[in-house]
Amino acid sequence: MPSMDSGNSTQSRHNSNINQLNRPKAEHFARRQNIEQQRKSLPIAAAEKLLLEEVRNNDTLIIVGETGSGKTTQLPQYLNNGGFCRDGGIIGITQPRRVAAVTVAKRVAEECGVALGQKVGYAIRFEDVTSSSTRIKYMTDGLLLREALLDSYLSKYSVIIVDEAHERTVHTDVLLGLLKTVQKTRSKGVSDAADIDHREVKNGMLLEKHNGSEVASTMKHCRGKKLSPLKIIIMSASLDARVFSEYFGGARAVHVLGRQYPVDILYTRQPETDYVDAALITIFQIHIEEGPGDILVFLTGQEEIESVERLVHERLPQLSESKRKLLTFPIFSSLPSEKQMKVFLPAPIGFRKVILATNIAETSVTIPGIKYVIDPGMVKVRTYEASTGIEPLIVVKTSKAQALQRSGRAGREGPGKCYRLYPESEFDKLKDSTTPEIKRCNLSNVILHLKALGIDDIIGFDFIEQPDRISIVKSMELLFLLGALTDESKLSDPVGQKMARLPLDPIYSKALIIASEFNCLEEMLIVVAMLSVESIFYAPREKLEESRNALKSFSSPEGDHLTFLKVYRASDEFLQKSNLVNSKEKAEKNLRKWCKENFINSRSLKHARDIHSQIRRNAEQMGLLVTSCGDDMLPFRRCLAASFFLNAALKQPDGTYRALSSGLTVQIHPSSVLFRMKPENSNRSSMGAKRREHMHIFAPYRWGTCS
Ligand SMILES: Nc1ncnc2c1ncn2[C@@H]1O[C@H](COP(=O)(O)OP(=O)(O)OP(=O)(O)O)[C@@H](O)[C@H]1O
Repeated sequence: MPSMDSGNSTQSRHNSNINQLNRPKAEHFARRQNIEQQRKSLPIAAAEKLLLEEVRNNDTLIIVGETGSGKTTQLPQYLNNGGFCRDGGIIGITQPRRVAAVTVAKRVAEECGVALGQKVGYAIRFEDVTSSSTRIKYMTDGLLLREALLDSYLSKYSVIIVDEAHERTVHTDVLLGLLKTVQKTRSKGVSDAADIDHREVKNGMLLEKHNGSEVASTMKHCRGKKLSPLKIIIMSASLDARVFSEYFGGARAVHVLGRQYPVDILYTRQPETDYVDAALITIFQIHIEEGPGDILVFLTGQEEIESVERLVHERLPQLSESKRKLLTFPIFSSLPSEKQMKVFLPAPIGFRKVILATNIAETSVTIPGIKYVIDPGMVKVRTYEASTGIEPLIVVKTSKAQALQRSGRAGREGPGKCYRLYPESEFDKLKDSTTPEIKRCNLSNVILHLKALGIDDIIGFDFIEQPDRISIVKSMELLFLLGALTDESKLSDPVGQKMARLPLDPIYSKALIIASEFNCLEEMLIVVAMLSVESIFYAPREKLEESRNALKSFSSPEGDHLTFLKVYRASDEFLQKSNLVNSKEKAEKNLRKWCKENFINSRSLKHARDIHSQIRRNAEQMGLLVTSCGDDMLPFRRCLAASFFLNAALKQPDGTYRALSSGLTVQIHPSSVLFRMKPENSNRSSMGAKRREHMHIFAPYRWGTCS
C-alpha cells in the first residue's frame, strides 16, 4: 500500500539517517577503545609506575627500550598524568626530524582525545601548532635550540625529553650541552640563587657567570624569576647508555624490556652488486609471494627514489591484472610536507602501498600498514672537509643502530619482516653507531647559535663529543669573513645578531642582510628559496635534448642564481595570468603543466614558493627592506659575491678554474647552466672587479672537484 510503503520507507530512511549520524560516533568510540587497548598492551605500559618513580628520583634519566615499545607516545602522557605539568610546566620532546614531530603529536593528540594544538601540540621550523594550554609539545631539536635564544633557561619546560638521541644530530649534541648547563642553573635558581657571582648586560642579553661558566639569558626571563628544576630524559632504542650516563655525571639508565610484535630479519646469501636493483626485485617478490601488508623501502636520496618509482611503474604492466594493485609513495626531506604526509594515509582497499623513503622515515615514525621493510644498508650523509670547506654528500653503509631502527618500522601493528639486502656477516662488520654529525659537518651555524646564547668559548663548551678543532677554527673563520664575528670573536652587531635570528644557513642569512642594504632583497629572497630545494630542473634521459633547450630559454650567462630568478619570475607571471581567468586549483594545475613543458620540477618549485613566503615574512619581521634592484643586476651580483664567496673560482689562462678559498682546481658542476655555456673571458664577473679582467669569477652554486 502506498501510504504504508511511504510510511515504512520514511521510517527506514529516518532509521538510516540515525544510523548514519550514529556511525561516525560509533566508529569514533570503537577507535578510541581500540587505541586504549593498544596503549595498554604496549611493553612500556607495565613500567608506567616504575618510570614515574625513576623520573621523580633522578634529575636526569636515560631510557632505552625496543622500537615500538611506546617510549615516544606514552612517556609524555604518563608524566603529564603523574603531575609533572602541575605548575603549568610543559613536557617538551625533541625529535631529530620534522616528520616525526608532526606525526607523533597527531597520534598522541588522538590518544588523549584532544584537538591537535590544545593539550598536545608540535612546533617545527615555520610551523607552530601549540597554544597556551599545550602541556605535551613535540618539536625538532633545532627548534628547541632556537627557543633557547629567547629563553635561555627554557623556563616553561618542566621536563625535556631528548628522543632518538642515538642519531647524534648536531642539534642534539649542542642541545645536550645546553641542557646540562640549564639544569645546573635552574637547580641553583631554586636552591641558592645568591651564588651568581657576576652579571653584565651585553647586546641586550643578560650574562650571568655561575662558578666561572657563562650563561646568557634575556633580561625579561631572569629578572626576579624563580626557576624550577628541570628534568632531563634521554631516550632511544639503540643508544649506548654508558656514554650518555658518563656525560651526565653518572646518570641513571633504565631499560624497558619487551617488544610488541616480532620482526623476522632476513639477509641475502651474497653481497648485492646493485642494491637498487636488488630492492626492486625484493619489492616485486614480496608483492607476488607474501600476504597483505605495505612495504617500506629505504633508499639514499630523491634521485634514487624517483628512479625506483619509475621502474616499479614500468614493470607493473608485466604482472597479471590482479597483481597490478601496487601504489608507490615517495618521502624525502625536500618533498613538501603535505606530500610527505600522504605516506601515512591507508592504501585503498585491495591495494598494496610501497613507500620509498630516505632515512627521514628511519626513526620514531609509525607508518600504519607497514609489515615489510627493505633495507639495502646504505645511507647518504653530508660530510665536511674542513681544509677545503667542501661539504660533499656521500653514500655510506648504515650503522647497526640504523639497521635496528629501520627494522623497527615494522612490527608496530603486527608481526613484520625486514629484508636486509646484504649478508649477515656484513651486518656484524657494521659500526655500532653512526658517526656524530658534529664530527662531520660545517659548524658555522652551531657556533653562530652558541655565540648568540652568549657562549663565547666554543672550544671549552661541554660537548658530549668534542668536534675537531680545525672544524671549529674553519667555521669561525667563515663567520668572521661573513661579518658575523668581531675581531674578538664576539657576535657582531647588527650583522651577526641578525644572522643568528634568521633560521637559515649563515651564508644565506648574510646574503639576505646584505641584499636589503643594496636594495635587491626581493631578488635575493627568491634565489635563497630556490637554493633551498633540491633540483629545480629535471632532464629525463629520453628527452635530454628537449630539456636542454628548455633550460637554455631561462639560462643566464651570469650563472645559476640569475637563472633561478628568471625561472621563478616566469612561473610567477604565468601563475598570476592564469589566476585571472581560472580558479586557484585550475591555475595551480596549469602551472604544473607549464612546469612539465619546461622540464621544471613542479614539486621543487612549489616548495621554493612556500619557503619564499616564509623567509619573506621573517625578513619583514626583522625590519629588512624588501625592495628590488630592477633591471640593474650589478648590486645583486655584488651581494652574491659578498656572501657566496666560498663558491667563487678564478678562471685560469689555461681554461681551468681555481677555487679562491681553497686553491683547489675545480670544475663547473654538470648541473650548472654554465657547464655547457663555457663562460667567455669577457668583462663580466660576479664581483665586477676590473683588476681581474683577464680572469673571471663566476659563482655557480655548485662546484665539483677535479679528480
Ligand atoms: N600513528 C600511529 N598509528 C597507529 N599506531 C601507532 C601510531 N603511532 C604509534 N602507534 C603505536 O604505538 C606504538 C608505540 O609507538 P612509539 O612511537 O611510542 O614507540 P617507541 O618506543 O618510541 O618507538 P621508536 O623507538 O621506534 O621511536 C607503535 O608500535 C604502534 O603500535
